Amino acid sequence: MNDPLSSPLPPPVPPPLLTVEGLQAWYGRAHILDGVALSVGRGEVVALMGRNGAGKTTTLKAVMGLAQRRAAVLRFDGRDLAALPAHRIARLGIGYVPEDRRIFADLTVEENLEVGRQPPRPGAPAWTPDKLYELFPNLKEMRGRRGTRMSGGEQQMLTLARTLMGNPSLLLLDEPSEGLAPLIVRQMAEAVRRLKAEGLSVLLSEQSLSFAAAVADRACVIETGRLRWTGAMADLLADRQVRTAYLAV
Ligand SMILES: Nc1ncnc2c1ncn2[C@@H]1O[C@H](COP(=O)(O)OP(=O)(O)OP(=O)(O)O)[C@@H](O)[C@H]1O
Repeated sequence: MNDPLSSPLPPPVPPPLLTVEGLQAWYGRAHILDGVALSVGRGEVVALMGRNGAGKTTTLKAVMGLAQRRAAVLRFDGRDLAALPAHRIARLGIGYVPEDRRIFADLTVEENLEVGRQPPRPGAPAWTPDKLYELFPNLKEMRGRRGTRMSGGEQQMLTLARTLMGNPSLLLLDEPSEGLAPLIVRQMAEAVRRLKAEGLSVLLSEQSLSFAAAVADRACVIETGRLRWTGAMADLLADRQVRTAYLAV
């Protein structure tokens, strides 16, 4: 006879690492985001997509505490981010890689990495320069080179590598493929896939559907600061209507 009490319970669904609901953001009096909602699960890569000016960068900045914002829910790893300044949010384990490459141009690759070094964090992959050089072989070849003598793509990789030296558990990556040569774009996509394989969670803003398709599990599509669509990356690729309406393809 079947005993209902002995039948196995389904495994509990872990809460997402990052949950954002009802996000509003402003620059001065300009109201930019109106009700953006998204989540990033542990080990998941989520692409925040939309055309120029849709509000992708502002969403990442708002999560990071770098834009004036208010949200119904803004939780990371069980912590409420609403009242925290950016440096406290970074310490909790969110790494932010802005669009404009922010390396220290007068320092070498190696020195730039040391600047980003933080103690290992439980539940997040621990990075060393050697491990990062495996991820970005180009950087290894130029470890003694100063930032002034690096291409835009190399600087982008160094910015990402330096952020990883802080051992984040969630990475906010702003338009990682923008302005990069096709070969570097492929290397960047491979790096994001490796980060996922290491267990890192990633929220990236992206205009390129092919880059997002190569790396992301799910996508959120925004337009004029509002969430228009969310779902599996494969479903976005199959949905021509959404792509035509909100993306530049
Ligand atoms: N510092 C600022 N002050 C005022 N308005 C701003 C500021 N930065 C961005 N905006 C405006 O906010 C809106 C959203 O910009 P945001 O940079 O978030 O878009 P995006 O989707 O990241 O676009 P892009 O792909 O061009 O970077 C745009 O209308 C932009 O003009």
